[in-house]
Amino acid sequence: MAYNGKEMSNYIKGINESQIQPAGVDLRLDKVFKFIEEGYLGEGKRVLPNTEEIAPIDNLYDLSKGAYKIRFFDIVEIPKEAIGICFPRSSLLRMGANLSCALWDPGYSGRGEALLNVLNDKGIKIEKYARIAQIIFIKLKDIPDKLYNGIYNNENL
Ligand SMILES: O=c1ccn([C@H]2C[C@H](O)[C@@H](COP(=O)(O)OP(=O)(O)OP(=O)(O)O)O2)c(=O)[nH]1
Repeated sequence: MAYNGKEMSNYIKGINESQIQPAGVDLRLDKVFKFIEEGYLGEGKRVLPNTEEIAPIDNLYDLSKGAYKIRFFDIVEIPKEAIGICFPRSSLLRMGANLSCALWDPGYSGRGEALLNVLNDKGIKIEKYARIAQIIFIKLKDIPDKLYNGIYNNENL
C-alpha cells in the first residue's frame, strides 16, 4: 500500500505545497558533482570515488552530456514500516536526462544522493532547487526486525 503525498509530508522536512503530489513528494536538486576518480565495488570492499562539486552560475547548472552525482535538498526520513522508491520526474526524461535511484530503507534519514545521466547531446540546464524526482513510500506488511544502519544514515545533514 502506498502512502499519499500529504501523509508523506510528515517525513520530509521543510517541503512546500508544490512538492506534494497525490501519491508522492517531489524532491529538489541541491548540489551537482562530477566524478573525478573510478569507483570500486568488491565483496567486502567499497571505494567511493572522489567528486568535485560543480558551482551553479546564478543558480543554474549548465550540464553537458555525461554522468553526475546529485544531492537532494530535502531531508527524507523513511518510516520504520515503509520503503521509499524514487523516480525521475517525467519532464526530466522528456528533455533527455535520466535519474537513477536505489531503494530507500526503513529507518534511513538524510539528504540522499542519486545518479543523473544527461543523455541529450545538447545538454540540459537545471536550476538549483528545481524539482527533479518523485519519491513514494510503500507500507510494509510488518515492521522489519532491523532498520537501516549503514554508512549513509544521516548523510549530508
Ligand atoms: O537513490 C537512492 C536510494 C537510496 N538512498 C539512500 C537511502 C538508503 O537507505 C541508503 C542506502 O542505500 P542502499 O542500501 O541501496 O546502499 P548500499 O550501497 O547497499 O549501502 P549500505 O551498505 O549502507 O546498505 O541510501 C539514496 O540516497 N539514494
